[in-house]
Amino acid sequence: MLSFPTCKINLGLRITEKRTDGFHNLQSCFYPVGWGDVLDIVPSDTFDFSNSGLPIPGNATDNLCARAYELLRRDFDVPPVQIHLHKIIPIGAGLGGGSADAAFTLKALNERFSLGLSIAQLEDYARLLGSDCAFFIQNRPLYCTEKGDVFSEIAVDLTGYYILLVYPNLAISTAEAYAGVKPHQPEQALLDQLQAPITSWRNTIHNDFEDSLFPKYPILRQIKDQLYKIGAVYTSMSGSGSTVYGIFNAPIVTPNQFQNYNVWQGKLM
Ligand SMILES: C[C@@](CO)(OP(=O)(O)O)[C@H](O)COP(=O)(O)OP(=O)(O)OC[C@H]1O[C@@H](n2ccc(N)nc2=O)[C@H](O)[C@@H]1O
Ligand SMILES: Nc1ncnc2c1ncn2[C@@H]1O[C@H](COP(=O)(O)OP(=O)(O)O)[C@@H](O)[C@H]1O
Repeated sequence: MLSFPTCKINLGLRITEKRTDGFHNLQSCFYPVGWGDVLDIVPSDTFDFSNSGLPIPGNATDNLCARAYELLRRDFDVPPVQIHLHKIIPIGAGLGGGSADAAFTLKALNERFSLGLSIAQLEDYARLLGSDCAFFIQNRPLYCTEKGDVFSEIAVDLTGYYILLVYPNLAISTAEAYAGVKPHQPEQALLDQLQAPITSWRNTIHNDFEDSLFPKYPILRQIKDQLYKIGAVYTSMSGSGSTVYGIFNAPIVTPNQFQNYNVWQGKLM
């Protein structure tokens, strides 16, 4: 059974407080983007995980696809499967690619073996695999709070805009990014700021990780400045980085400066 796990960007990201469990509460809007991996799951005599495309750090049993399978196998009579993942979404990129693979594995197993799990139940399993994993169960624009795994509706529709994602071949681990943030309560809730027209976002919508990561990795600000220079309506780093995205009114020619980077352009839905 083939499926195509796609990634997300963060429209604004506020880290509001450190929790007693060591994680952080946040406010963000997660928005799906079409840059995606290819995931194939077929029944087999024994369990096997293989991958191609971009190399994935860690061994096969640690892969989030294998962990998602193992999680369901503990509670359900799921037969052995062969999982093949062709990795395209850059890693350590702030795009949630690994979480998407895990969530799409849960959804594929639920469908292929008729497990009868509801969306809420799939989200509960996904939460056990990573903070941003549950988002990919519904995989539609959602306002996220707490660890990034509690959702509410938001009227943000970027349908028809174009997006250019620039991954500067720099992997930033999520733990490294969180280690540099100073949590604080925003003066205005991100939810309200996102209701204003996208043309106002440049002055209002902020990713808190930029404050510590831009001084550490100056290339990130250079990409952001360049995206505004070539006409982006709004640009930001996504999540814990290092991908920087620009949102445009129309398709653009990718600038030469980005030719050695991993870039993707597409239409937002
Ligand atoms: C930053 C965000 C924002 O969208 O995404 P990415 O940019 O990495 O995709 C998420 O919060 C990342 O979620 P995810 O990548 O699933 O993180 P997890 O595996 O759960 O946690 C990795 C580490 O990040 C820190 N962490 C994560 C989430 C959170 N709300 N508070 C934290 O402090 C913890 O140190 C944790 O050990
Ligand atoms: N299927 C997978 N794809 C990507 N990373 C994976 C996967 N399974 C496990 N990982 C681990 O998760 C880490 C970060 O995942 P990724 O989702 O790419 O980062 P980010 O949260 O920055 O988007 C990787 O360094 C890797 O060790």
